[in-house]
Amino acid sequence: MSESVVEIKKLWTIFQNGDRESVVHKDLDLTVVRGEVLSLVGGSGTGKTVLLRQMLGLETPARGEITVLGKPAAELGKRGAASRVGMLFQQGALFSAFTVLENIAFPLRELKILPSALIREAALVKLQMVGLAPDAADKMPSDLSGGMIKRVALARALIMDPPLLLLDEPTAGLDPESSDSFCALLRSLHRDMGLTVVMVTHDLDTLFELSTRIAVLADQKVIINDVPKEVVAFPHPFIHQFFLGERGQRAMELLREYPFTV
Ligand SMILES: Nc1ncnc2c1ncn2[C@@H]1O[C@H](COP(=O)(O)OP(=O)(O)OP(=O)(O)O)[C@@H](O)[C@H]1O
Repeated sequence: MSESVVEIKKLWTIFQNGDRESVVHKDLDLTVVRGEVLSLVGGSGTGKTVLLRQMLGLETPARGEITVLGKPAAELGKRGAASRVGMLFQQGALFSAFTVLENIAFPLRELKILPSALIREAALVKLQMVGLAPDAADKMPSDLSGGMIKRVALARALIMDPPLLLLDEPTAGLDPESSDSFCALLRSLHRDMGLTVVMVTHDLDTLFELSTRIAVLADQKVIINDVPKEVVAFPHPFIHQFFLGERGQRAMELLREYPFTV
């Protein structure tokens, strides 16, 4: 039987805005199985980013359970979290005063258990793994293109070989060419490292290029979690607008070229 890497049951997320309560998730269930690339799509404010942060243990839901790799997400803690879950934040979020290599090595240095030479070696391996030349190691973030920043942030997320990788809008802000090559990199890393990936994206090309399943957030829950063909055919106003509106023709083209066997 397929092993679940993320298991969310009856999740409620409630924020207090002044004296108003806003319920973002209500009785939300979601399962992510080992080896899949599950994409979360949904309208603005449906709580996709919050869900990623909850999986990482950075935020605690009002109610419900989130189990990540067999443990409650809250137990991931800040320390050690990087060895189990890698996170690529939307903005890349590199430390501007650190070099590329120092950025990549940061989670390992924080642990304070490995000698510097070994940490440097591990960071250089990851630099190569994300397709950057060794001479990028000593550059500062301000010297990098948007695509390179994403690659460095990805190398940092993968420094401890976590089995689960969370991606928030991985190709947002990239030009089409950089976006395609970043998708190709993610696909090969997913395949070669046997990663399980949960990704938030609005971009149809990224969605169809990488996802083995798509989970749609609407009406405060996951309304469908299935292969793209089934999701696109699911009758719901958000899905209709997202896949079949003016972007529909592109979605249909991408579905025809869909690279996975379903
Ligand atoms: N710490 C917080 N305090 C109060 N409200 C919050 C907090 N974090 C998120 N929210 C609200 O929760 C809702 C969901 O936010 P989230 O960023 O997860 O949405 P999203 O689905 O990722 O949206 P988008 O696609 O626009 O990025 C939003 O209405 C947001 O304003």
